[in-house]
Amino acid sequence: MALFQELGLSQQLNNAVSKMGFEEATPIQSETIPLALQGHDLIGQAQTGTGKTAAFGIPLIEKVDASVDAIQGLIIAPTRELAVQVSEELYKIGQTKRVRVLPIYGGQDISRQIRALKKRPHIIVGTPGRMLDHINRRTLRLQDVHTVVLDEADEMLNMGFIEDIEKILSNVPENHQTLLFSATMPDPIRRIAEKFMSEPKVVKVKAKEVTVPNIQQYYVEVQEKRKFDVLTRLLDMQSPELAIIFGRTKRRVDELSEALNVRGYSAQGIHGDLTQAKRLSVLRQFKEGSIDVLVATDVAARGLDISGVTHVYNFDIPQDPESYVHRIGRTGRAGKMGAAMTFVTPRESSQLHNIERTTKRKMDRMTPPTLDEALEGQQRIAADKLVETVKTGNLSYYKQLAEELLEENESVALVAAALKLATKEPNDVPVNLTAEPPVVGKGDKNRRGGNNGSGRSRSNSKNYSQQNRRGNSKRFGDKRRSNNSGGQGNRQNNRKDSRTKA
Ligand SMILES: Nc1ncnc2c1ncn2[C@@H]1O[C@H](COP(=O)(O)OP(=O)(O)OP(=O)(O)O)[C@@H](O)[C@H]1O
Ligand SMILES: [Mg+2]
Repeated sequence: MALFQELGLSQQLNNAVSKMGFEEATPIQSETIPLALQGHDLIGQAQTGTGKTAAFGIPLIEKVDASVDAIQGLIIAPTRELAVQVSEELYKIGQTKRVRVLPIYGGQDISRQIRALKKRPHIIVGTPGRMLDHINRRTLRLQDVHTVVLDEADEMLNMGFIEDIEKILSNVPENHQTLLFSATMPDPIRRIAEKFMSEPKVVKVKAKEVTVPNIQQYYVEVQEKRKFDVLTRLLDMQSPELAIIFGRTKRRVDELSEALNVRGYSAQGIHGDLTQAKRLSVLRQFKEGSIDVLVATDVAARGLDISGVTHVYNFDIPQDPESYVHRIGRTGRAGKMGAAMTFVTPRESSQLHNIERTTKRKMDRMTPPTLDEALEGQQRIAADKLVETVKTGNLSYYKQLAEELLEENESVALVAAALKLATKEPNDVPVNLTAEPPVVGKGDKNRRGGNNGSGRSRSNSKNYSQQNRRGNSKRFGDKRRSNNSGGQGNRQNNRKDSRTKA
C-alpha cells in the first residue's frame, strides 16, 4: 500500500481523498493512478471491493478542467444502481475541485435529464441504452470527451452491450483515453477490449486468487426441496447484520422474498422487472438497515458497494464462475470480513468444481445447521440483547417489579422466561417455492437443461410446499410455535447488534 501523496496528485485531490477517509491507496489504485495520469489506456483487474472506482475516478477528476463547461469524461456502467453509486463516489472525489457529475440512466424522466444536461456537467455516468438515447436526441454532446471509462468492462463487452458501446464510442473524439476495470476479465473478452484501445497497459493486481481472502467461502450440499429450510436455519444461526441472497430468476426472487416474510424475516427483492423507483427504494432501505435481507438476481451482483453486508447466500448456484466472483464480492469489502454460502444440489457438484477451478480456491463444506443449532443462535442473540440492556437500558422503572418477581419465583426460571420471550424461535410456516432445474457444470457428460438462461426447459419445474420436515420436532412440540408472534419485532432489534459468525 502506498500513500496517496506519493502518487503525484494535486493538493485538491489529496484533500478530497483524505476527506473521504482514505489513508493509503489500495494496490490497484497505486498501480493504475500514475499510469492513467500519464495518459495510457488501461485494463485494470483487481478483486471485488478493492477500490477500483477511485482507481479510475481519481485520475479522471484530476484530468478534468473545471473551468471548461463541457463533458470531458464518460463513465459507462452496466446497471442503473451502479451508475448512481459511481456518480456519488466521483462527486465526492471531485467536490474540492467543484467538478459536476451527472448520472443518466433508463427509468428516469428524460426531460429532467435533458434539463440537467443543460447545466453543463463535466462527467457523465450512465447506462449504455440511455446514453445512446440522448446521443440520438442530440442532447448529449461528446466532442470534448477526453476520457472514457467502462466499469465492469467484461460485462459491458459481453455480447448484449458491445454494439451500444461501439456506437457511443463513435461519438467520442478518436484520441481519447480509455480505462477498463473489472474484477474478472476472461481472455476472449480482454481480446475484444484491446481492439477498443491503443497499446493498453494491463494491470492485474497480483493475487493468487480471484476472490479476496477475507471472504470465508462455504458450500452446502442440499436437495432442491430442502433449500429454504436450510436457508432460514443458516440465517437464524449466523444472524447476519445484512445479507444478500441470490436467486436465479426473477420469479425465484419474488417467491423467496415472499417466503422469507412469511417466516418472519424482513426481506425485499430486487430485479430488472421492478420499476426504477422501486429498485432504488429497496436498495436505500437495505442500506439504511430497515430491511435485513436483500434477495436479488445477478443485477445486484456487479459493483454494488453496501457496507454492513456480512453474508452472501447463493440459494441457487451461479451459472458461471465470473458471476460467482461478483456475487460473493458484495461482502468482505474494503478489508472487512465476510462469509459466502453456496447451495449445491446433488447434480450440481460439477458446477461447484468448475467455479473452484476458476477462482483457484476451494470452498469449505458446511453441514446444514440442525434445528437446535438454529435455535441456539437465536437464543444467543436474545442473551446478548438482554446483557446489553442490563448495561445500557434505563431500568430503574422496572426494578421494583423485578424484585417482587424474584421474591416469588426462582431466578434462573425468570431469566429463562425473559430469554424465551426475547428469542425468535425458528418456525415452519409452509411456503411455496417453484423448483429450479440444476445447473450442470461444463464438461459434464450428463449435462442437460439449466446452463443457458432463458432457453432452459421448464418442464421439470413443479410446485411443492417446503416445510420443516424435522426429525426432532417432537422435542419442542407445539410450544415452539406459541411464541412466534413476538419474533419478528425482536429480530429487528436483535440482528443489528449481534456479532456475526460463520
Ligand atoms: N484507499 C482506500 N482506502 C479505504 N477505503 C477505500 C479506498 N478506496 C476505496 N475504498 C472504499 O472501498 C469500498 C469498495 O470500493 P469499490 O466499490 O470501488 O470497489 P471495486 O473494486 O470497484 O469492487 P467491485 O469489483 O465489486 O466493483 C468503497 O466503499 C470505497 O469507498
Ligand atoms: Mg466497482
